[in-house]
Amino acid sequence: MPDYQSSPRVLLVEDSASNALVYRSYLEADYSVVTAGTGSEALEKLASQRFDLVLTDVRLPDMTGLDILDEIQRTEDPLPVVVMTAHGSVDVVVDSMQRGASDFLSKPFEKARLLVTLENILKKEQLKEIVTEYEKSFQRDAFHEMVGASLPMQNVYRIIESASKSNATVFITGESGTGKELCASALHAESLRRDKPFIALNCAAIPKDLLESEIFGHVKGAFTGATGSREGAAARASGGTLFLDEIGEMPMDLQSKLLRFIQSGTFQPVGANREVKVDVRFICATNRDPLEEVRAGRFREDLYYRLHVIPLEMPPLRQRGNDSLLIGERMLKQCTVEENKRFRGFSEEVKRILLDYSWPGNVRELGNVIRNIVVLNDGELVRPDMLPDSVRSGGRAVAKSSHAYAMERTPSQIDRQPLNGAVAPQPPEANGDIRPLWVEEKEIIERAIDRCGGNVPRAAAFLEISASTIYRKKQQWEAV
Ligand SMILES: Nc1ncnc2c1ncn2[C@@H]1O[C@H](COP(=O)(O)OP(=O)(O)OP(=O)(O)O)[C@@H](O)[C@H]1O
Repeated sequence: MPDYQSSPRVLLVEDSASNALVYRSYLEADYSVVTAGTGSEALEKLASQRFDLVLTDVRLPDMTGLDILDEIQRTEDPLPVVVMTAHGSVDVVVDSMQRGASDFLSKPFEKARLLVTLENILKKEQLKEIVTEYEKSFQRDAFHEMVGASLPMQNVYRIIESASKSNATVFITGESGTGKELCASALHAESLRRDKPFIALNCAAIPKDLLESEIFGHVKGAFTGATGSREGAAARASGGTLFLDEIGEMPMDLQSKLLRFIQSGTFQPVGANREVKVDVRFICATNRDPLEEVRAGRFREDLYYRLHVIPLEMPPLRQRGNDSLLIGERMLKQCTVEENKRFRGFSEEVKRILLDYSWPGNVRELGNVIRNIVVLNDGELVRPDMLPDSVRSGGRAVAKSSHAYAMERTPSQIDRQPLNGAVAPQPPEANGDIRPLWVEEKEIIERAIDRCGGNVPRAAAFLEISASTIYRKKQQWEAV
């Protein structure tokens, strides 16, 4: 933790002696200032003395201030760096911020501006240290299958523990890929129902006209193709927990039936004339704003208030501090074993990139990126060139492929298809050049597998989808 009981130590890197004198005079009352006139002198001092902050000019006789910044960023615990740029050099400012500078100062600047800049940065550093120390004191870097030691995740663990013993409905919100399903499963595992079934149903993965039968089951002859009766998720969850994922996708008429079920504990399988009573605990999740859905008339208000008893919000990965690294390390270890590779960790630069990236697809995206790295590379350390462009450039490039990593779903979401196989694709009908999408897709996937010598995970990595997606699609093609 920075010790600011004595004056914070600043390394001032400036080759113009007169400028150095002026800046030193600005700082001297509050800081202990050491000056360096060249880049190599600065690096020597950084190696032999302790500093709290570096203030560097861009143009130096032997290197640039950005080279010094890069050197500092490669260390395990990088110092904050403020870059002094010539007035109007926007490119340098952008470049230095992208490389990890804490702030910049456009020359000429006044004493007050310099002091405020440094004070803000050091305050932020102190806060960061306090949070890290505080997080360490929790000693909880994982909870059930969820990995994470950050403060927002401690809060999630605490709510799960308090809510798990009750039968009250938990309403989980959060962006896609934040771990809502893992959270629901942890709630079940902590509850007194843990020895009974946990049934998860993804309302978005099931065609709307089949959803009712998936939830409530059906009797023989209830609709065309219902050749036998079948239990739905509600009956299978009896005594346990029913997790309705993507509840916002449920059609309005089914929402009223669900409401009745929640109120009475009874439901009618499709085509049946008798009621079935079960004891289930409900957990539901959505990645939409539920109140907005209510306002837009897409979600019943009475159902919302029935379900919204204990709200639990899964924080986006970008708000979880060091968790992206913690989760990434865990995933790297796991994938390395699964793929029979040698990886032992991330290089310092990769660590920084993983921490800085905004992870629009959250933990799912992180998992896809790690799998991709491990499948396509080998070595002991993950280096920056092994990262997908979108992540390496901090999400500023290759939006399309970033989207692919972000949105590709893992087996737990995609495998929950209706069990009766009713969604298997139908054979194509000739129509000039236009062919059904799935036929085109089949050809692309088969070609990729072929070119990877039959190695499905490798083909999946090139296609930027998960291997399980390929296996699921193959099953569907075989059902045709
Ligand atoms: N904290 C975590 N630690 C480790 N793995 C996690 C964590 N959170 C999520 N994951 C993994 O990330 C992937 C996505 O998680 P999950 O399916 O629970 O997200 P979700 O919020 O339900 O997504 P969606 O809204 O798209 O349904 C899964 O593979 C899950 O195992």
